[in-house]
Amino acid sequence: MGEQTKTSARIAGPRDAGEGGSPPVIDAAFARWLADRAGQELLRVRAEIGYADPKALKAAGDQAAHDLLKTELARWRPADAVLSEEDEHSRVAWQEGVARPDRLGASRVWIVDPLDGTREFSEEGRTDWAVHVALWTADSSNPACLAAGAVAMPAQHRTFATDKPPAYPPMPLESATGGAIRIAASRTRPPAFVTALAGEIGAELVPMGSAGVKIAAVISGEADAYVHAGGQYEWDSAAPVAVALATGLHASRIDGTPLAYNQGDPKLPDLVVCRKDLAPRLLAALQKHLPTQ
Ligand SMILES: Nc1ncnc2c1ncn2[C@@H]1O[C@H](COP(=O)(O)O)[C@@H](OP(=O)(O)O)[C@H]1O
Ligand SMILES: [Mg+2]
Repeated sequence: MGEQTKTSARIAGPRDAGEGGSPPVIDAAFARWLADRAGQELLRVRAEIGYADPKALKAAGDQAAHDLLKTELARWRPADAVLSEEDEHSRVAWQEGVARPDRLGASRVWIVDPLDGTREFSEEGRTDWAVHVALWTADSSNPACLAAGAVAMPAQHRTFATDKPPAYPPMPLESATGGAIRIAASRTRPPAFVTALAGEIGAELVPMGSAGVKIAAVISGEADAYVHAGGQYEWDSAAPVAVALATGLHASRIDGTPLAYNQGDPKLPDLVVCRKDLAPRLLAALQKHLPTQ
């Protein structure tokens, strides 16, 4: 039996791809592979550094995951541009009169958040943090031009990616029967209007960290919607929105307009992700909360 186990452990499987050899060629499978690699690195950093100094743990996690993504993207997708939360040069808002960053003239741009839910990553026992890897392409047929995306949630042992989009979530019983809609919201800084909105439509807030984990909760049916406003950047939502759209969910700005990525200014301050059947009701309720022009 022991010998059998040893033998089968030596048989190469799909997980071996990339361990020593090449990663997947297809972009969506590559995004999953890359997000998983960074996720494993983050678990290693957590185990090595511990939780005594949360600031040091956050910094070490951000850096380690960023370095891994940067190195592997340069190695396996050298012609593509990158927009990363942790890369000052690519993330800066472009203004007329200064040199355009490479990504604005590129046809393929990886939009990555090496560690989303940084605060939760630094808290022992919390699993609501993620690695985001998305691919924006100028010629994508997707409305947000997101050709591929992966959200790794290593502490939850799951990764959602566009290579195998999860099945469309079933309508939960409580929503189907008129019970409270569950809106995923930031656990540390929920926007004031989301609390007001929940009161107006009889929804309950489900607090959790990380934009990626909140959108993953909608994808899996653990929440009915994610509503956010007041500030965020393209890397906070690109990968999970790619998976949500591939799953068949609704994703837009809170005024209903499409989400646009790889813009001159990477600020993308608000969004709503929900089941399609809920979108008209939520967007109507959001009307009175839109920022004044
Ligand atoms: N008002 C705001 N301005 C800028 N970024 C915000 C924001 N509210 C949330 N975010 C970002 O969105 C992600 C999810 O936040 P939350 O868990 O509070 O919902 C976090 O990303 P990072 O962890 O990558 O910094 C956080 O920084
Ligand atoms: Mg983030």
